Amino acid sequence: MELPQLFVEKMKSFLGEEYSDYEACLKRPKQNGIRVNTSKISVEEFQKIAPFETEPVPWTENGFFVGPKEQPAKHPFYHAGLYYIQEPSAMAPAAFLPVEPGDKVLDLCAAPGGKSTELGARLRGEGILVSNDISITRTKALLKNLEMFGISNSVIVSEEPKNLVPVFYEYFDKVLVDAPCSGEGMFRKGSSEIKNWAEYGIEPYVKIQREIILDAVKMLKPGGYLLYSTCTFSPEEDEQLIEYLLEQEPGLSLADMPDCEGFDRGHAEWTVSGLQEVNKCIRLWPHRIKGEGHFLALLKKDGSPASGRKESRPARAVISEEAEAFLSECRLDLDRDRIKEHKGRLILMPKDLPDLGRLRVLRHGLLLGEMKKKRFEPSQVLAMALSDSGYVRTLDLSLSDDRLMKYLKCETILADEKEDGMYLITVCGYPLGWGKLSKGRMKNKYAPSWRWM
Ligand SMILES: C[S@@+](CC[C@H](N)C(=O)[O-])C[C@H]1O[C@@H](n2cnc3c(N)ncnc32)[C@H](O)[C@@H]1O
Repeated sequence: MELPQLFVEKMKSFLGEEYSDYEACLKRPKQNGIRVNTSKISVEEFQKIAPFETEPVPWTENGFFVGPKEQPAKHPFYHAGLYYIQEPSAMAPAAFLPVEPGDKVLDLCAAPGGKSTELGARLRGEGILVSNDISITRTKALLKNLEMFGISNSVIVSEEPKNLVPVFYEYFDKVLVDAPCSGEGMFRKGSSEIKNWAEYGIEPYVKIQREIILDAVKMLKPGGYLLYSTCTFSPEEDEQLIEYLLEQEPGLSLADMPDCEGFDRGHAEWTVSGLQEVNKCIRLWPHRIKGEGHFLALLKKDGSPASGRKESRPARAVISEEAEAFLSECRLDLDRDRIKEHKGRLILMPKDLPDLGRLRVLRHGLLLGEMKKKRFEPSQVLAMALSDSGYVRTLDLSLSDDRLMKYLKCETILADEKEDGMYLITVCGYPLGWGKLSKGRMKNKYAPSWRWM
């Protein structure tokens, strides 16, 4: 792996004697990690059933390092949404944005969802998570990850940030901008990141970052918090970007973030004006911690929030008898006034959502299911959003039950439960999807696109 000469010179000037440690660390294998979905399972419970050795990530309570030989994506608990596979330093941004249940949260550059899944889990089903990404292809992966995590109050959008501003002006309590960047923290991953850097450098990213962050500030409530992060080391995209932002937006100030062994702070000497305040930012370097590296800045907007705005309520959906009969069997708090019907699909909209107008929306909330030939078919995502006791009939499969793999491979399974009808299929008590039992044969309703390969 040959690093661009210009990059090497810059890093030597920043790191001085530490440069050799940095260079040496790039030759070591990358560190894998998982982050527990605390909206489904507590960290203590997960540790009791964890299928592999785990070691805590020091900067987040629910993050764990896993060994290089483990394959966390190849376990039924991954399919039950119990954890997300994430590079450990990428766990820091969502951990340091102080999200609380009930908040309105925006993740502006969200795909494929590493941070959105954590922000959503911390909302505990209360409030709203709007996850946006400009790339429609990447947004599809974001959708799947949020669905697998069982996040019921998320709205998924694919837009340029400037198009979101009129709809969400000063709407959000918390905003995350995990910005597109030159990716210097990804160099251990391989040559395409290095090639990209050599071809484009950092300038195009600085321009995009400036535009994105100014739009993000417009959507932040007075009194709200914004976390800006990158996975790059160049001061132009990190400290100097924050310096630019504070010049443009005097109503913002940097807020404190907790310290942790191995963390570096933002460097005032790398700003244009010698801005001391940037020492509240955090720098994670791959040779000082077990991770690829990140930059984080937490900012607070002055003032106190104005009183609430008007919620756009959908016209009350006409719910068919079949759908009503099914929903009455779910142990879910369903506000009928928030159920919207669109082409036979029933969607539970989050509370206090404004009218989204002409935005390109992939999901407005929780898809409950759809009418098919006079039958109501519950959605895969509804299963993921329920708890183990969330439906009247459940078939629980243990890890050693042969039917578990068959179910995840979308095959029919046998079951000797007495009552025919729809079943919530669970693994060790954690929902995986639906099945329909008739005379001992469970017709598989697991989403074909999620099939175990
Ligand atoms: C660092 S990645 C985000 C990773 C994501 N936060 C996660 O943790 O999984 C940056 C994202 O910004 C998106 N992006 C690029 N330009 C954008 C723009 N102008 N507005 C919004 N998103 C943009 C890219 O498609 C990319 O998915």
